[in-house]
Amino acid sequence: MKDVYLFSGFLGSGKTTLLKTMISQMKDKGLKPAVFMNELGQMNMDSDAVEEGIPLKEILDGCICCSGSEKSEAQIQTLLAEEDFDVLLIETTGAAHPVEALDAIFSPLFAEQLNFKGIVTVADSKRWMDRNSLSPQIRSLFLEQIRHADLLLANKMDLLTEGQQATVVYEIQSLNPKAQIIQTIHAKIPFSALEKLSPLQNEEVVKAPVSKLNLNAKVLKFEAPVRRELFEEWLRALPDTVFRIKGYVPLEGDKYPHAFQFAYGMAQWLPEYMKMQNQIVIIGEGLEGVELP
Ligand SMILES: Nc1nc2c(ncn2[C@@H]2O[C@H](COP(=O)(O)OP(=O)(O)OP(=O)(O)O)[C@@H](O)[C@H]2O)c(=O)[nH]1
Repeated sequence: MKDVYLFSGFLGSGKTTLLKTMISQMKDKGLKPAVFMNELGQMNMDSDAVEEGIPLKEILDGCICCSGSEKSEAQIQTLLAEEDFDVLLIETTGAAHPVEALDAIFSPLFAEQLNFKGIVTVADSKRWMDRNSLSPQIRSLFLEQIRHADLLLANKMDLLTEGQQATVVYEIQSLNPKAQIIQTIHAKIPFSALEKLSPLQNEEVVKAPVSKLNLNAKVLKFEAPVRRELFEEWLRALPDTVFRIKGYVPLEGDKYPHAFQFAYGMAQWLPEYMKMQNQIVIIGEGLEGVELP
């Protein structure tokens, strides 16, 4: 039997960061991980986070959950048939309800092969503090991801004062008293915290209705390099219903586009990459009017 962990959490909360830490610790212990991830938007820069040699399957522009579960079953089946691994790490899109994503794992096809260990939710502590500014549907998803976790990471603690940290941990724990909660920076936890998980068997999963989400993903292509200040000005002016931006931005004066991330109002510039498409994916609500500068 292969252990399976499901990583959940809102857009930009730190799931891929957790994935990278877990992969490296597992390798140190001599375990072979495989990864299954999905993304909203037609490009997946997160797959770059998974080192070469690690079996990886992904579903782009879809959801492991609900309608996507047949496709997910097929991908997991291929992994099981073709790859040699001990542990399967599943990273769901930040727009997914974690319990819906369990459908594929609990398929009778895998009953003898997969040992589901639990849902690990990475909660963005800063966003938690501002949760009341989210639209009701998005807030409900954000809370559901926390409510259904078997292990909770109160992440991005570096962005909070000590007083805020204590409040956030108390409030998150009150929403889900059964899960262990760990305060983290860059989702750093020991792999043993995952290994300890053993969700109650046959526990009935009660899911609150998450009404239809209006989350969209939009790909914006750059025709020409932009001035960094102009791009950052554009970022500051975006509506706060833009939750996430990922992609490659060509900057004036630089030869190759820079990998770029934006989550919860914070931008992160990464090194230049050769041969990357000059485009970004932006994820949020009401993106109709959003165009590049
Ligand atoms: N300051 C701070 N930034 C963090 C922390 N953890 C992650 N980040 C940054 O937050 C951004 C999003 O992190 P990811 O790990 O890509 O988040 P994700 O949940 O995989 O994002 P999606 O796949 O888009 O849902 C990146 O720029 C990270 O470097 C943290 O503890 N503190």
